[in-house]
Amino acid sequence: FLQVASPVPQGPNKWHEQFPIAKGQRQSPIDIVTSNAKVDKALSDNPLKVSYSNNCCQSVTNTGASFQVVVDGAGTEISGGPLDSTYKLVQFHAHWGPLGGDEGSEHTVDGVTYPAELHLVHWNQKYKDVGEAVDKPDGLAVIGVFFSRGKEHAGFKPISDLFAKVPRKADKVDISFNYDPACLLPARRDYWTYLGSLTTPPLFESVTWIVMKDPVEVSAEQLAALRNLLWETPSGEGQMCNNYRPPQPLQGRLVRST
Ligand SMILES: NS(=O)(=O)c1ccc(C(=O)O)c(S(=O)(=O)NCCc2ccccc2)c1
Ligand SMILES: [Zn+2]
Repeated sequence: FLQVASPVPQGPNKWHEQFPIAKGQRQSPIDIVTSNAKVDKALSDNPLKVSYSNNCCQSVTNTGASFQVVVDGAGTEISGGPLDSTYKLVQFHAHWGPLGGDEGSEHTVDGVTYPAELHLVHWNQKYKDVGEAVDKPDGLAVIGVFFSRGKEHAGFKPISDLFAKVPRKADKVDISFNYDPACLLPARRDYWTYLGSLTTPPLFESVTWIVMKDPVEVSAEQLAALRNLLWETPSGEGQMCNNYRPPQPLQGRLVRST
């Protein structure tokens, strides 16, 4: 009858004990100080190209830290902008705050938080697979999209409706319908870009971040649906929330802007 509780994951301020890179020189997320961002004409001269297919999404999983839509790489490529090669989408997930709150995003803009932030994770095709790419300085490119609270996002609904089907860690449901993740991007494709890291352990400094300037609106109900996902808390199973890392020191990095 002796219950051995699975170790509840340590919060962000303890990660450096097991992952010293947490105090590294190119950690993410950051606060984007818009007046310090430098417009780089080169980014618009070679526009970011997003060519996703609409049947690339395979399943939704509860990873115990977020939801994760797993994508087969067929045809889901990005290139251009800050990227020197083609990167393929491997998964997308999100980070969010407390019910009804305005914090939850990982990046902030002049100190302003959004209730959630979507991450579309891509790996550099110069490597043989995501496992090889994940810890290389140019291994990953993550597109960040801020979610604001407003009208329902029709494109996000097929995904947010699935969260109730994957309440527990490792729960997984197949995506049987065609789905094009590009519908989650804002219409205006302007972004900030900088060199950073994964925002969860192992915190590898391998990410070229592309943070879209415009948020996309999702409804309060769709934000609430994120809490159908459950996770381990110190007092047992609870609603998954506040799974975001706060902004990290910029360490003199340049943030470029379109
Ligand atoms: N917030 S974030 O975009 O930085 C991010 C968060 C979590 C993960 C993850 O899958 O654990 C990822 S991941 O998809 O990049 N996976 C990293 C862990 C990994 C290690 C070894 C092989 C594959 C993936 C990214
Ligand atoms: Zn993330």
